[in-house]
Amino acid sequence: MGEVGMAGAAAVQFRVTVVGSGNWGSVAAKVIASNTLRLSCFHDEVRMWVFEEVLPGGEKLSDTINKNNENVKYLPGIKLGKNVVADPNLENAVREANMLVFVTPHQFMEGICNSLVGKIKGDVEGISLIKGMEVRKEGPCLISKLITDMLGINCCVLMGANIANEIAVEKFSEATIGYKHSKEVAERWVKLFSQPYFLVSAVQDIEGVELCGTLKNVVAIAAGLVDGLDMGNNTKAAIMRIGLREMRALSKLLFPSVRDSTFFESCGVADVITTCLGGRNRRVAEAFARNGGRKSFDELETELLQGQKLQGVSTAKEVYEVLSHRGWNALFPLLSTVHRICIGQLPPSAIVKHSEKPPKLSIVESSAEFY
Ligand SMILES: NC(=O)c1ccc[n+]([C@@H]2O[C@H](COP(=O)([O-])OP(=O)(O)OC[C@H]3O[C@@H](n4cnc5c(N)ncnc54)[C@H](O)[C@@H]3O)[C@@H](O)[C@H]2O)c1
Ligand SMILES: O=P(O)(O)OC[C@H](O)CO
Repeated sequence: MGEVGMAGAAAVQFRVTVVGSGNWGSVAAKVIASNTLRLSCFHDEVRMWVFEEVLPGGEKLSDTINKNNENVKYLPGIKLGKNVVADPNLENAVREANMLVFVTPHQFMEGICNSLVGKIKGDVEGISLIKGMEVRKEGPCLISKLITDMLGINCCVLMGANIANEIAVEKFSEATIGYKHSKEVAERWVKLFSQPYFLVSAVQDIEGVELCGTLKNVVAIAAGLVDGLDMGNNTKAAIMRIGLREMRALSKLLFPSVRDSTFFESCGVADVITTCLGGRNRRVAEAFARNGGRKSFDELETELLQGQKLQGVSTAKEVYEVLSHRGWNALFPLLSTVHRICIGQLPPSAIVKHSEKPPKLSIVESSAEFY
């Protein structure tokens, strides 16, 4: 089917709405907006749904974005493109769209999807830039699956070594799109996001890509703890290596189709590195360890991030629930220990003591393949 064929009529252009307007959401809107102006298959305007808030001067965030073309709260100093239209009304923001880009903190997605049921067009394709997951009685539920299940739409993912503030000023980065079925749809997403400074490639391993983006936030907390304890580069590199190994092992246990090669894409090793060097999860975890655990992650998030949200602490809890439910805690000492430190059950220094011992692999069918 040709590019315009998917939308059902020869002259139809794809209309894009970005659901979310935080730090990464705003950068994603900027990246996309310069492509929709350049490429005729996309409608110029990019709608961006804004979770409305009133700024200290009394102005609404969406009004100031539309007036100044800048998200002064979540991405100050960067012009988004005049074709980005901030819209605080979710239903209105998605009404015309046939390409939906989901990019909010993961904990809000179930509520957002609930509000969107029955409100979107029939020919919509989705992509999730959200790093996180939900845990259900039946097990973990990746955010792309939550979107597909709740809205009945196909949903790809885009993950990678993507610290938003660096992409905002057009420093070179790479990203990985994960897709399930349609290569053609994945290629359309590649086209929408690609820039000379943003190299995007697609792999047919949606679960692998999304689990990389989700689990690396827990590893970043571990790396931040090591920084806060002044343990040095070798220890931090060890934590990153052990973390990546656990990420791969858990992903493959949960989804046997996950490919090893995915961990060598931007979404894998590169994202572990960048997040453990320069991410928000790392930064807040460092402060937590320096405070000897006296201030909670919630307090430090509020103090240090000006409204931006951490994903690693809640993901650590969600991962811990999955591991406990399946009796796998001993197999994943680093992932398990991060949660126990976050809730104050163990001191920050436990990150090394508890992560260093290789687990017994007797319950795993093929231990060589597992690690
Ligand atoms: N910032 C980055 O560098 C980066 C890079 C790659 C991926 N991500 C991922 O993108 C996702 C979104 O992160 P972000 O950086 O754009 O957001 P953010 O942490 O900068 O901002 C928080 C956002 O949540 C919104 N919000 C607050 N309360 C809400 C509520 N009750 N309902 C709905 N929205 C609410 C705020 O308005 C704001 O837009 C996360 O999963 C994150 O892991 C972030
Ligand atoms: O700042 P963090 O820790 O949320 O990480 C940001 C991105 O996910 C890095 O790719």
